[in-house]
Amino acid sequence: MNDQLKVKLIKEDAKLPQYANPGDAGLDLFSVEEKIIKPGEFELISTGISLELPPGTEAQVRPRSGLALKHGITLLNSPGTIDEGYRGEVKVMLINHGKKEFKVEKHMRIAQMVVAPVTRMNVIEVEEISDSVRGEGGFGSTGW
Ligand SMILES: O=c1ccn([C@H]2C[C@H](O)[C@@H](COP(=O)(O)OP(=O)(O)OP(=O)(O)O)O2)c(=O)[nH]1
Ligand SMILES: [Mg+2]
Repeated sequence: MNDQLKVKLIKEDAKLPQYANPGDAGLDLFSVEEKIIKPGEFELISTGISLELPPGTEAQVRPRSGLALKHGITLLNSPGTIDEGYRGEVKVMLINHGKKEFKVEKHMRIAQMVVAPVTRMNVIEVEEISDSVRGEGGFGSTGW
């Protein structure tokens, strides 16, 4: 996997995704618009960018913990999936779990995007699957 993330600015005033610090996993995504999100509601926010991801990768759009902690703002579809072949505008579905109206400002950092390798599988239908130690236990089967 190469490390070149090709980004096209497709709207006026759009900004390139940015790592806030060296060593950060997530590239911050910027809103290209202003929008109000009422308590309990969600809005699709434009970033004004489209991507060409390196072959064999995806981008995961994740919430910013600061927005979640301070304002109850997170992602409706967390994590959002950006497919390698997607050439449309990257958009972010923000939901307001807080009690107050939230104003998304233009150029606000609304989410972060982590580029990750993808393992593509060949799906094979079989009659039997092998036993394992866990077996069918799940959903708290190992206790607290
Ligand atoms: O938060 C997101 C999630 C998705 N997308 C774009 C990129 C992704 O490649 C495409 C499709 O997303 P997904 O596969 O999650 O949605 P779907 O409902 O399965 O739509 P589709 O049938 O187009 O795959 O939408 C975004 O811009 N932001
Ligand atoms: Mg899909």
